[in-house]
Amino acid sequence: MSGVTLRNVIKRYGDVQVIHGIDLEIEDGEFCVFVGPSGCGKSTLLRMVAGLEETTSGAIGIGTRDVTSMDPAERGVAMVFQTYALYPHMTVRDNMGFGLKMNGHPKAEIAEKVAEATRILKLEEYLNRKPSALSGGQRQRVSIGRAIVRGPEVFLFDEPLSNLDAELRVEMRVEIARLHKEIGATMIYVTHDQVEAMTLADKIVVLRAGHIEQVGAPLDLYRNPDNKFVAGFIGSPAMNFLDGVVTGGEVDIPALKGRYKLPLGTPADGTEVSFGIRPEHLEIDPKGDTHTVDMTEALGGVSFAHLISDTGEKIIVEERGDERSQEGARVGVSFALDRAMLFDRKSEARIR
Ligand SMILES: Nc1ncnc2c1ncn2[C@@H]1O[C@H](COP(=O)(O)OP(=O)(O)OP(=O)(O)O)[C@@H](O)[C@H]1O
Repeated sequence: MSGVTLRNVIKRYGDVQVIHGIDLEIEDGEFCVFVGPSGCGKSTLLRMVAGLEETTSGAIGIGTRDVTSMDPAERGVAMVFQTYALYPHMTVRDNMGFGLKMNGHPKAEIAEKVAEATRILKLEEYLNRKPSALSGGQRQRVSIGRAIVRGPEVFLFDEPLSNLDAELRVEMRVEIARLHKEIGATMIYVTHDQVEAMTLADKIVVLRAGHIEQVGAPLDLYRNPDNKFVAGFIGSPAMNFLDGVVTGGEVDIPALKGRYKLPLGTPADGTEVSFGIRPEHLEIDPKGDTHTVDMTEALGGVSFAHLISDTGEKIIVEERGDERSQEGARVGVSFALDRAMLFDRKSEARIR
């Protein structure tokens, strides 16, 4: 059993604390994705699990072992980097087997493990090539192969697909999902990419400024964010937020020129709130006259209408099929009230 456990993990660089007491349980065989804005500490946390960064205090466990002060090589982890980190003068075969060779493994065993990784990643025809003769996607496959041959308990991925073009990213994302299914090892994956996080993860960890904001299954985070930060971070385009004030038990939202009685626990009068609604839960009302269509983005199957309300707030509406609003048009929006969320504007906590 090789889950990963973090207990009150703290990281300081000199006087600057960048990780503030992280507690996290990653189950054996789970695919766990770290997301969060740039600088929130995703890579630092991953590198601490790898042993590439020292842990200032707290404990990191892999399986039943406390690995906090172990060398990277002793931890039973293998890391895949954004930049592939292949040896340019070695063939694909030698790149994959090099780590085992350095550790003195017998030739026959190395050959067997390289053959297995080659099969899993469909690298047969490239085994004798050097990295310079491979595409970016093939290079990244080799670096994943190098991780596989080591038979780690935990795979660590640091934005492995960010250097690939859009088409290859999709292909490699599917490969990584298949790899996880096939070998079933625990995997921790850092990404900026919403789609990677949503499609690959069993569990997403949303980080902000060195703290965990929420941990959960992708659709749980999407449907039930604990706070405005998570609601705005998960989902693309992001959830719309409009300022509102609770008045007479209803929420007055100037941008929508209306008052709404929300079911369940409307807060005290005077509470300043953010009214949250996702682009796909809004519809354009062509008869309305509360917003101006600033621009539209047509992606084929869907388009996004970017509106500016008369209060100056931005609203994005997803339009499906052939519907497409005209830029410059005056429109309203409609929505089902049960799709809306409400957040306290000061604390950002979810009210409903
Ligand atoms: N060696 C260092 N010395 C001082 N501060 C550092 C060092 N390495 C990282 N940091 C700081 O730690 C914080 C977390 O960095 P980290 O690279 O983990 O963020 P990240 O979430 O992975 O960001 P990105 O998504 O941009 O890669 C940042 O504020 C960064 O400036």
